[in-house]
Amino acid sequence: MAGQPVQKQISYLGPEASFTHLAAAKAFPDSNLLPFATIPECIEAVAEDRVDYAVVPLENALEGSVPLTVDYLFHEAQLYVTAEVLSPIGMHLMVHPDNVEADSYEAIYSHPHALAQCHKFLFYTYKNTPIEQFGSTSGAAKMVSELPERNIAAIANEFAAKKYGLSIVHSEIHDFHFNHTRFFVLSKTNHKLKNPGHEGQIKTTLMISPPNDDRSGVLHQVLSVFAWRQLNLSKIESRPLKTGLGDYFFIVDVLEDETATMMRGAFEELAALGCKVKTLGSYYTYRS
Ligand SMILES: O=C(O)C(=O)Cc1ccccc1
Repeated sequence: MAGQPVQKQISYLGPEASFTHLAAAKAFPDSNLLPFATIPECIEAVAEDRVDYAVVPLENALEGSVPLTVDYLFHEAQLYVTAEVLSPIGMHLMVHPDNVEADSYEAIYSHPHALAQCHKFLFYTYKNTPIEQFGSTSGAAKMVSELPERNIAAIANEFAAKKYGLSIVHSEIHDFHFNHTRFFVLSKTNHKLKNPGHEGQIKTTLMISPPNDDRSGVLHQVLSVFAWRQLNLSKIESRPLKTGLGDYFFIVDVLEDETATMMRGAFEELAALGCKVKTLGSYYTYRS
């Protein structure tokens, strides 16, 4: 219809009421949010132009990176980060209302990161209960709501409990108080999402493969490229290149715009060192 703004389509790791759904709603309050069952499916949806943006979990403060997201972005996809969303994460154990009186469960289901964030709680409170991995926290909650006869439990957020009609039997069960997750908003084009509410600090994510001549001190040289230009790093992490044991690439977050003069100099020096650099672009942070 003439004059009507076209609604953006956003893929996210679903089903509804996942932590990723909450992050996607923060970045895109007025868009059409479409749930996908797995991280690769979310990413492929944007890579194949079926949606405008994909929102996927990247890293958790307690558990570290979500390897599927990092590896997919390095090995499989040519996408850009247009924003990151930082969200506080609260985990709750929930069951079907028919089973609130039960004091043991057939099994407890959740996303591997959620299970790991509640490791101590599960160890001390449900030592003999099988712990089962599921594709997402809300997917586990949905399954628990559909199978009351199985007396199973899920770990998910309070919106999932509400959405799927479950009763929370233990709240705030994550092992450490400061539990935040970082989500990436991905696009096929390199640009910055400038919706209202972002923070001022710009960040650039780079994936750096060092030269494979195995010379000593190469990581030191890579870091000095940033150090002497006073380019502040907020993260460095290694992931296997998958070409052989001991072969790694480095994910580096730099607190600068990739178009800044110092960054252009850094790219040139990294190339001169024989490094391959894949930039995921520069972006702002949103908090939910
Ligand atoms: O499973 C979910 O709800 C997700 O969105 C992935 C996730 C899992 C655990 C913490 C943060 C995000």
